[in-house]
Amino acid sequence: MWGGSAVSEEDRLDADEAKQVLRRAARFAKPQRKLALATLGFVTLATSTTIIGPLLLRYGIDEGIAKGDRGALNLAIGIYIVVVIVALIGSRQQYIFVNRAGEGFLRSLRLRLFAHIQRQGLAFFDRNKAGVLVSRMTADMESMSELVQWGLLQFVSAAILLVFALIVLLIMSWELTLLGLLVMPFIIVATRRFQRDSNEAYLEVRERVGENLSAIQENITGVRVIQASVREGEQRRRFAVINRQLYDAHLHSVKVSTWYFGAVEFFGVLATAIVIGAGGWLASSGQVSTGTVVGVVLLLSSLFEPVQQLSQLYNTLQASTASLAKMFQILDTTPDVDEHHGAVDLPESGELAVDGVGFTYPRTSTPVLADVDLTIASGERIALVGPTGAGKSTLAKLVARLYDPTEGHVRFGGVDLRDATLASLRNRIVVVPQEGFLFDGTIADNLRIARPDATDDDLVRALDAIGVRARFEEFPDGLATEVRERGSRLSAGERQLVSLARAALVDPAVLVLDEATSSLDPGTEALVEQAFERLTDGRTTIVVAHRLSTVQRADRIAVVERGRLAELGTHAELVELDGHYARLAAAWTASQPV
Ligand SMILES: Nc1ncnc2c1ncn2[C@@H]1O[C@H](COP(=O)(O)OP(=O)(O)OP(=O)(O)O)[C@@H](O)[C@H]1O
Repeated sequence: MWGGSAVSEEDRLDADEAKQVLRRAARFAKPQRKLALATLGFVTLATSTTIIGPLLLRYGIDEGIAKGDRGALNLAIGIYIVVVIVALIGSRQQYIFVNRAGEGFLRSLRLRLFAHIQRQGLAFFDRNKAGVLVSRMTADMESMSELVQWGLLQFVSAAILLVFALIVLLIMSWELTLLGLLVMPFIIVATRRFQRDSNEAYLEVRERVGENLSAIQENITGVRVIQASVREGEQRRRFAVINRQLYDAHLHSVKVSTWYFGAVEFFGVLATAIVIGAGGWLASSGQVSTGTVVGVVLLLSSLFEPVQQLSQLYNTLQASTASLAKMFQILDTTPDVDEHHGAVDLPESGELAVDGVGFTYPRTSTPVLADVDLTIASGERIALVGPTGAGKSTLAKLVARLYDPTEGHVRFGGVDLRDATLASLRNRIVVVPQEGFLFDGTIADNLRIARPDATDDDLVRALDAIGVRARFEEFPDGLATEVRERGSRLSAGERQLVSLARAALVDPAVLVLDEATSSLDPGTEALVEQAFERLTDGRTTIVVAHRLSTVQRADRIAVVERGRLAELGTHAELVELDGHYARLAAAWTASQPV
């Protein structure tokens, strides 16, 4: 049955592009060369029965049966048995070897892609959505997996069969061969049509499957809204429609294949009938032997089968080269935030200077920051405040070099962050995000994300440093407690404490914090505040502040308004100024619980 690979018009590569991609893939697969050669050897062995069988049959009939020579018959049978055994071994080994080679290739490709994606800066993730990247690593890999698991093998064995069967046929009887090949043009025309129709049919199936998947996902995640607004009936009706479309698409694809396979079978039988008819006539007049007619009939089917297989492979190959091209495209992206040759380590401490900084997000045209100048002394605490969307978080990201500014410079201790080694950069400047991401594993594993070589003592020291050790030791397994999926075992406050403890473990000179907006219970809130206080004590701190208490504790406050630094000074100075900050502080004070 048809394997079911397809490629859309926009993804399809032209011949030159496909050649380039395949050449690059061959270079990439160099380590698998020996395994590939061994596979070729086994494929040849495996196909040998198909070619040698009819020859032995001819010998057995003509020399053994027709002449009553038992010795010749036994010889033919004996050799046939040996050939079958050898082919059997070849057939088993070819699968093992092709999978070792192919899956080995995919494994190294996956590793390279994974490592490459991890090295990318945030701008890369703005350009490439997570879903697309995941599908590169899964669906595109899968389409190649199909090729390396059976596609290549079939391709090689079909090619070998086609060439050798044709040679042997012509040697046995060129007249009968040409007669048998009369149906070939029809098979080729049918095959080309099948290639086109099956590609379209499979694309349709894939699209409908995607539609069904997203409908199911949407209905499960949005089930509360659906139930609350009593939309179950309507949703069911909508689902019935797309489900019916999926059914139709599947049926259409089945019709396309049955039509084609039926046609090929018909032409095969027609060719056999022609050869038997003409062969019988030639044999009766003594121009060919009976054995030759039988041999030709048998070998002819080995000629049609490869054409059929190659037609299916054509789509698989096109889908795979399209997938490969997309993966190479990712491998060719140079990380935006990279370490250049001759990068230097950042000093242990120093002033943090934002100098004439402007920034525009990738794939957008409006700058979100312009002409920002801000110098932060070593150990100073700065609070960034301003309306939502003003650019505070963006500024914080630039200070930590999660992005490079499109204008101006950010320097630490006089060194432009672009000239710093990435290791020293990530040690000196640490970002504590609003919602720290927790990975599946224990609390200790999650702390070690910040410093994989940290000992148990280091972990305890870091927790002590911010005064939260007792909180984590209360857990049933202490630091060995599993956080479960995305930290669902921990409360929002505890997750924040993990983020702060990670930062404490690195012990950086500069902290960049995006203060969480979610409110916590008073006990945890106090603990988080205390941890925050201890962590930021003596360190240069830039905090995107959402609470008046945090702002009041800052040495200076920077007000960001529409991408510009509108005001800068102490709380008292800015209240005195009676500008944006004064209004903001008044609003905050008014909303505080009494
Ligand atoms: N990854 C991104 N790609 C494109 N635009 C972005 C991206 N992140 C933020 N922006 C845009 O940049 C502007 C500034 O966003 P930023 O998050 O810096 O604001 P903010 O002041 O921190 O706001 P908030 O207080 O709501 O977090 C906004 O208009 C936002 O839509």
